[in-house]
Amino acid sequence: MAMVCLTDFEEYAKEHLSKATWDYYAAGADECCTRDDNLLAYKRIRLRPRVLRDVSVSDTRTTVQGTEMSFPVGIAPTAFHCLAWQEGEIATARATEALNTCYITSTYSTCSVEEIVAAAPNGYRWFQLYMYRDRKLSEQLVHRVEALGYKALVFTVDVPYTGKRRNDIRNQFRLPRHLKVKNFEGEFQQETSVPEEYGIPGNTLDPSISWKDIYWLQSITHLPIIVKGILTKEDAELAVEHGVQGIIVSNHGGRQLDGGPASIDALVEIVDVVAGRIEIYVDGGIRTGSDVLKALALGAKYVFIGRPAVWGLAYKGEEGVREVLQILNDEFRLSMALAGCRNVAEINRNLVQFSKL
Ligand SMILES: Cc1cc2nc3c(=O)[nH]c(=O)nc-3n(C[C@H](O)[C@H](O)[C@H](O)COP(=O)(O)O)c2cc1C
Ligand SMILES: CCCCCCC(=O)C(=O)O
Repeated sequence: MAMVCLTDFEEYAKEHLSKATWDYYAAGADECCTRDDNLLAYKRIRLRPRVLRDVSVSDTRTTVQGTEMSFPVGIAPTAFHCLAWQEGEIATARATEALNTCYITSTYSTCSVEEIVAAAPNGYRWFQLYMYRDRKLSEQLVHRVEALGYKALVFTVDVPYTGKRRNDIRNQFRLPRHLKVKNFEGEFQQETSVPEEYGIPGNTLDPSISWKDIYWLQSITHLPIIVKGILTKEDAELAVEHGVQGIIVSNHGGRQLDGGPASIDALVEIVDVVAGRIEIYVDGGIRTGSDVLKALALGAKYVFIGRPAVWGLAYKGEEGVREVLQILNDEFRLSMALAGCRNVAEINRNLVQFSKL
C-alpha cells in the first residue's frame, strides 16, 4: 500500500490497532471540540503566495536551541509506543536519528531512556517530564536523562489531572500486563493501594505544581527547560520571567481541557508577547506540509507531531515513522516553494491571512 499523506497512516492505524489502543491514541477530552478544532483551525488560515522568486533551490534546515535540524518537524512526547509496534520508542528514536530531527521522549515510554539512547546514540532528544508528588522521582529522572545526553527538559504543565476521555473510560483502557512504563520499574511499588490510571498507579502526578517548580527544576539541572502546554500570553510572559528557554504552545492534542483554543490560534498572541526573547514551538493538528508552513509563518520556530508518529509506528515501526516524517518534509518543501520561499528564514507573517469563512 503506497502511503501518500498522513491521513493514509491514520486509516491504516485505525484498521490495524485494537479498538482500545486506537481509542486511546485518538482520544480527546469530553466532546473533543478542542481536539477537532486543532485541525480545523489550520484550514481557516489561508496563504498569500509570492511568485517569480526563483525557488529552484530550497533549504528546509533550521535550528532548535542552537542545534541544526534537517527540517522544522519533530516528534511530540506520546506515551506507550509499544502498543503500536513491538520495538516501541526504540523504533521512534531510530527514525528520528536517521532523519536528524528532534524526538521528545515521554516520561511514560514503554522502553527505558537507557534503551532508547543505546538504540540511537546519535539522535537529538529532549525528555518530557511530569512533576511527581514525590519530587525524588522527578529528580532521579532528570539526573538520568542529563547523564544520558538528553539536550533539554520539556516540563508538561497542562496535566494537574488527566482529562476525561470518554472512550478510555468505556474501554477501561489500561496498559496490557506485558508492557511497562519502563522508566519506573519498581519505583511506584509503595503506591499500589491507590486506584490506577491506564495501569499506572494513580495519584502520583502533583496537582499542586506551580511556577515555583520551575525554580526548583533550575536548581537541580543545567539543561534548558521548555514549558509545554502554554496557551495564553499571560502564561507565556510568566514563563519568560521565570527564565525558561522555550515554550511549546499546546493543548495536549485536545486531551486535557475541552473548550480551550486550537493551539495554532493561541500561537499568535504568544509570539507577540514573547517578542523573540525565547523560542516558541507549537503542536496539535499538524497533518500537512502547508500546516507546517502556516505555523512557521505565524512565528513558531519548530513544530511537533503527536498522533501521526504512532500511526507511522503502527504501519511499519521505524520505517513507518520515517515515512511520516519524510512525507511531511516533502510536502513542506513543496508548499514553501509554491509560496515563494527558498528557506525558512524567508517565511514570515506576510504569508498568511485568516479566512473570513
Ligand atoms: C496517545 C497520546 C499520548 C500522549 N502522551 C503525552 C505524554 O506522555 N506527555 C506529554 O507531554 N504529552 C503527551 N501527549 C500530547 C502530545 O505531546 C501532543 O501535545 C499532541 O499529541 C499534539 O497533537 P497531535 O496529536 O494532533 O499532533 C500525548 C498525546 C497523545 C495523542
Ligand atoms: C497517569 C497519566 C497518564 C498520562 C498518559 C500520557 C498522556 O499524557 C496522554 O495524554 O495520554
